[in-house]
Amino acid sequence: MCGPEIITDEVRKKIAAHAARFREVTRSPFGADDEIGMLNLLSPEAARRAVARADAGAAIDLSVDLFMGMPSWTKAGDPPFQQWMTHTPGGTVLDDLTGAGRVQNELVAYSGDAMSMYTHTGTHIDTLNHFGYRGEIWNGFSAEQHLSSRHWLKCGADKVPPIIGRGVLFDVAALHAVEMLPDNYGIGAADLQGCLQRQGVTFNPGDIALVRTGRMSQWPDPTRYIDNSPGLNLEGARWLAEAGASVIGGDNSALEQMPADDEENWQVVHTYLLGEAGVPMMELVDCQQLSADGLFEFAFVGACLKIRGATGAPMRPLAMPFTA
Ligand SMILES: N[C@@H](CC(=O)c1ccccc1NC=O)C(=O)O
Repeated sequence: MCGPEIITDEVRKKIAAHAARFREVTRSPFGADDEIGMLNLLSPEAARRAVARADAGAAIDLSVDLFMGMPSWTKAGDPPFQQWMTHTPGGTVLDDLTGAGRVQNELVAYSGDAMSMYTHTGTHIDTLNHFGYRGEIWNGFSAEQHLSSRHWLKCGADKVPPIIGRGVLFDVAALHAVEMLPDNYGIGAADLQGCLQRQGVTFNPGDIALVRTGRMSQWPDPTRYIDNSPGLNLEGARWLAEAGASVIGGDNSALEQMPADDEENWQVVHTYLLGEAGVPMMELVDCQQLSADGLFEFAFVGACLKIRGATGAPMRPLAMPFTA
């Protein structure tokens, strides 16, 4: 059978989407202290099962490079990716910042650099404190009690565990036989169901979902990649969350359809997935190779930088094909 697995009552109780109330943050089924939501659906058993049949020699890198001028959220006022040298071999000879002296500086050819960026730049995870409703985030944590002057004290990137399990690609662009879905296309339940049928795979609770729009074909043109992107609509997000996705990634800049099909909420999928369903999101996940190889299920291994309290953090996700 190809489709979402039939969900037992026991599993259903752990999937927050089934208890979600429209535009209210949800209390976690994993308790009042929970900060990672549906990442709790990942399990050592599922991780072992996935990696045991993975071909690590054929791992596919799903991340993009970070570089000056790359697409980023500058239109929302966030800093673009910046990188600069802090030590160069010749400069060191002149400034001698370490005090090692000319002779050693000429010998050791010291290079070092620094960078700055919005935490949602390049391939990254959106944590559960990125969006919520009315000053509250996942599990009812409030800005009043849990937001310091630098970062949230709850649900930050430092709390996100390594994400290892079975990944499933929903190749929506391939379903429609196009290189890329049209601008602003909203991916709904029928598209996702159609992908599983065409691809001959199931989707199980705890699995990692990757949604391919084909937008990566426009990378790295900042305008063509970001503006009016196709992506998940609320129906599609709900379908994946209710099927028990532990995390949902996309090959576009915001996972969701842009602009959103909702006059009252410009981030309707973000607020739903993070605040109501407790499902973290991954963005700028490059699914081009997976699609070209027809790799619809695979072992997924990804971990984010443990930036304390951060609303997002860079990731380097990998997909490893299953051996026969
Ligand atoms: N999700 C993005 C922001 C975002 O999507 C956005 C930012 C500015 C203008 C439009 C945006 N998205 C939808 O139209 C973020 O992580 O900050």
